[in-house]
Amino acid sequence: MTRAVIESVQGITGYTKEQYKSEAGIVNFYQMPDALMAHQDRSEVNMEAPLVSFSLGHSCIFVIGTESREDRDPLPISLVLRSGDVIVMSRASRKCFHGVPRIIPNTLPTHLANNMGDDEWPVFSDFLSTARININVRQII
Ligand SMILES: O=C(O)CCC(=O)C(=O)O
Ligand SMILES: [Fe+2]
Repeated sequence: MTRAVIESVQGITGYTKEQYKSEAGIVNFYQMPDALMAHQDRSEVNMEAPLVSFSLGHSCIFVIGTESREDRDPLPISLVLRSGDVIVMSRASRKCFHGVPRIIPNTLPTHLANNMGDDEWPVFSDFLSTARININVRQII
């Protein structure tokens, strides 16, 4: 999946699917009141490789600025990330401060809210009824 994403944006990132190594993944489970403060992802040795981020469940507000927390020009921009959206942070945006100030209530897609016929689905839909899940994949080295 991540390699397919990398392939589709190769012209923008300059990274081929052969070069990209999905070496680590972070899964963030958000509940409705949760927020993720502004931060840079800089634990990776390789800060040039793109970061691929998948959204599931409720939508959120995603804010991204520049490489400096203090910058006011340009101001940070806000995006709505919906279930199924994928963002790729590469080149300059790879090092930009970003955060998730809000999960947006009542934005769970109906196909995730409805029972899929699986005995265990009520457990998932109960969890998702107030949740957003983000999976972000990184190359470390
Ligand atoms: O939840 C998101 O969309 C962003 C997560 C994030 O920035 C991170 O885990 O570093
Ligand atoms: Fe991040």
